[in-house]
Amino acid sequence: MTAQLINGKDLSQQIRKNIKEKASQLTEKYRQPCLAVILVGEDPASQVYVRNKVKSCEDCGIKSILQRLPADSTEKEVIDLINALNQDKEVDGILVQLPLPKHISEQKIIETIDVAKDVDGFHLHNVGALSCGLPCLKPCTPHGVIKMLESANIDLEGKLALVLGRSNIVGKPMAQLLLEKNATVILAHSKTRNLQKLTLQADVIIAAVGRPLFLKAEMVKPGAVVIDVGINRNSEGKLCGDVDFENVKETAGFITPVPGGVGPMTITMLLENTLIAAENSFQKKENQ
Ligand SMILES: Nc1nc2c(c(=O)[nH]1)N[C@@H](CN(C=O)c1ccc(C(=O)N[C@@H](CCC(=O)O)C(=O)O)cc1)CN2
Repeated sequence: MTAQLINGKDLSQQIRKNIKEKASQLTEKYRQPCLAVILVGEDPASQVYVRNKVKSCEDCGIKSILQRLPADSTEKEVIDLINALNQDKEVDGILVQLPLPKHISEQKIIETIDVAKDVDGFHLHNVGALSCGLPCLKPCTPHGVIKMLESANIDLEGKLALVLGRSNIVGKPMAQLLLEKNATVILAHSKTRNLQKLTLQADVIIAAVGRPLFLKAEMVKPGAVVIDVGINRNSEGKLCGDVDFENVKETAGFITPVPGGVGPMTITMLLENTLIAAENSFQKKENQ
């Protein structure tokens, strides 16, 4: 049996049609929604992602402002820039591309962003709201994964979902969103014992470990749903995920590819969050 493919690129295109429509309505009624993107340094992968974000904004009728800072910028310089964007009434969303150079505290930077403009959903306030099931800006990658599962009509209620990886930007919020869908969640990580025994029980596996081809076919229950969040380069420099796609696709029921899976959905959810932030700000002004 070969797994059914959940194509993030196609789904993104469908969702972006609605985003474009909504952006145009907001532009007509108020002004063009606007996302500010801060890129510190010259990390090659980050440059690609930021370029894609700016281009995606343009395609959907969202204004974007790209602020590039040199790699040796001080933490204070980044904070000052964020504070200026926080004050700017024409800016709805702010994101700082991660990772940052080592001498800058990511946590400090994220906490400087106005919660209402935190379109990455990384601010402590948004993290706390998510964990309490309150309205918030949801982190883009895990939110994109949920949309992909929904698009394939995968009902999560009562299912055993295993998240591989406990990062703050993917693993932990992913577990939270799966819980919200009434899945039974295992959050596995590098210290988890007998991992294969656990993965073999899982109905849904979300691989977010950052290790090329980590999830092998013998770790997957026949018919399971396998979502690959990994973005790695193999020894030939070719893009690959955390899942051994060629072999796992013969065991899994559903699978996502890399590229063309979760990656494009991350950017689509960022566009969606920018519209939500813009709408919230327009509403707030109307209610004043
Ligand atoms: N501030 C943030 N920083 C980072 C985030 C984030 O959500 N917010 N996530 C990742 C990188 N990322 C977005 O920034 C991201 C990664 C990959 C893709 C993507 O579309 N990948 C394509 C392949 C692109 C390529 O050729 O390299 C795919 O999978 O099809 C989008 C966004 C870390 N930093």
